[in-house]
Amino acid sequence: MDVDLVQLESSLWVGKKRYRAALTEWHLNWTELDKKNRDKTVSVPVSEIVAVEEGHVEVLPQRSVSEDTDRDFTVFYVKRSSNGSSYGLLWRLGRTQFSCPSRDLRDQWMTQLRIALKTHSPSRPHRLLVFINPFGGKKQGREIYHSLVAPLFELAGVSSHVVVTERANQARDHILKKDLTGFDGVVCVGGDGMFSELLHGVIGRTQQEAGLSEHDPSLQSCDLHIGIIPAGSTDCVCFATVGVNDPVTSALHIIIGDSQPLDVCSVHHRSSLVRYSVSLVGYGFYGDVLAESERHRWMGPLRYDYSGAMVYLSNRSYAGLVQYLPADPQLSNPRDNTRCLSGCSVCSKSTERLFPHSPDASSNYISHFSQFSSDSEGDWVSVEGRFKAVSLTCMSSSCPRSPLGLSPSAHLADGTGDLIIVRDTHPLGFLTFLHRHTSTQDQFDLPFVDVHRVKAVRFSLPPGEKEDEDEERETVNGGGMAEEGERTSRSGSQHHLVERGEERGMANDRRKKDLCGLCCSKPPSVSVWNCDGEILPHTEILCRVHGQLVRLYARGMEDGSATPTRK
Ligand SMILES: CCCCCCCCCCCCC/C=C/[C@@H](O)[C@H](COP(=O)(O)O)NC(=O)CCCCC
Ligand SMILES: Nc1ncnc2c1ncn2[C@@H]1O[C@H](COP(=O)(O)OP(=O)(O)O)[C@@H](O)[C@H]1O
Ligand SMILES: [Ca+2]
Repeated sequence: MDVDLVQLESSLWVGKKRYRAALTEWHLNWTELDKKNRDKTVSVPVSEIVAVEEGHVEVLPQRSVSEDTDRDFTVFYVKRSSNGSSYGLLWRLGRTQFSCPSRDLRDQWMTQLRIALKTHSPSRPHRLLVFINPFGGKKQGREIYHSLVAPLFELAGVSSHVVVTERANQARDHILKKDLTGFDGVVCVGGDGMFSELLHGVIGRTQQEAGLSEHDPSLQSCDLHIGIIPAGSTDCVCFATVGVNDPVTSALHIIIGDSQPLDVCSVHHRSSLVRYSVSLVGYGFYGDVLAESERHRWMGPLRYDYSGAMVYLSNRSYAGLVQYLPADPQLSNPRDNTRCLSGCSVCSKSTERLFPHSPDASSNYISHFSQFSSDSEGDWVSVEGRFKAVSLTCMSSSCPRSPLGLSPSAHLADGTGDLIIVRDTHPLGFLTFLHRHTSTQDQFDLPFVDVHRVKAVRFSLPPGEKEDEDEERETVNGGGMAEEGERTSRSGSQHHLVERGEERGMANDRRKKDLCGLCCSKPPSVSVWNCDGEILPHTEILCRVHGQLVRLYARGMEDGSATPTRK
């Protein structure tokens, strides 16, 4: 066990009260020197100190030095508070002003605290590239960044280069093509779509630099960290990796250099990469909701609730063949009623399993899909039938709409995904399934629902519905995502998708025939795939899970007392 050695200890004043303050290697503690309150010690981990300033300093709403005596210093740190509206813990900027008996002692405290910060927080970012989507969510990205985040970055000495995007995929292209020397990480201010741009940029860039093809099963894991300041409609990636969708909490995770590895699913069509996903690759209900919601983007985040209701009422199901490669059932399973929390042991063990003999967990390594068991045809399991929804998620995908998520026991970084198969059922049954996402009731405890922990998934259409063989390939960075000048790559409802397909000469007669099933009389026989909020241009796909391919400035959900489990 590490011994927490005392570096400096003295008697200090906070306001009118006297405290015994001690800086150990890992903590700053202060205890009131009043017999009645002996047990009232405040303890802040050094890794959670945001800044140390001389004098009495305030930063919010504006930076001011109210009283600059030469015997005072101010410590800013992470302070947790519970959140009334969701389960996670909110982080806020704590501030304590200390007064020393002499200037010499103040200087000693300043020096020791700064040394401690340097020594014990080596992974803090110094320079960040920030992309703001001014149109995401409630269109408040710019204001959120400038009023809540920028002052904290300034206080912590994090410099940033800010790009306010003018088109979809500008952030992705910037990361793929521009000089990134000197940046420790990239940050998006927006929703899951903006995160997805950064994800594609960072993974693509890393493969380019490693001389690898993104179409291959093996990918190089990425060093450049991604930060998310939530300002979108679903904010699922932020919520599932931090526990709340709160800009200040996320800014503080970025500042202290938290690092959370994340599994990524690559989606392929006929051996070409189409897109990456972390939260949802969903066919049927979730695909239809996304396609419908794009026509109601003006509603903002409410578009999903409205479209969800409309699609539910249309009561559709789709035929297909789902095949999956099961993960090792000894390690974990999606119904073990556990939760992936900060420091999760299943994920830690899988770091060893996925990257054995790696002396440094943060250095690049090749993430081989299916490295530790055979990927032979015999291992694939097939399920044929009609489905209300087929969903694959690499993590719990908890979000404000569903605080426990699509798969509450899924892990952020275990190298597996959860495949949820909802077979065709009566409308009330499906409503029960959907409704359970909003409570602690088990959505998998229904006779028409199956969930499997998997390493890969394949989906094919029934023989009569096959995709055209001569269909033009749309692959990542080459048409699958929106082109330069497009307002947003999600501009297509199923109608729009047909138009975009025609523009590109895509011979997809099947989809042209189906059009939109909500307003046209013939219900569609084929749905679309929702890939983290992007409609995929293909129906027959193969998905592979890549363990810990990227790293986020986050630490997973903290074990707050309010963390719920399932009934
Ligand atoms: C009767 C109540 C029904 C409630 C169903 C709740 C199920 C919610 C599960 C949500 C999973 C979300 C997975 C994440 C998806 C996002 O990537 C995607 C794009 O987000 P954004 O960029 O912020 O726009 N969001 C969606 O596809 C929305 C799905 C909403 C389905 C109701
Ligand atoms: N300046 C822009 N104009 C139009 N679309 C943009 C712009 N910047 C980013 N986008 C695209 O907007 C989409 C939605 O953004 P996102 O921030 O995820 O908001 P929301 O959560 O509301 O969907 C993303 O897919 C992104 O590619
Ligand atoms: Ca996982």
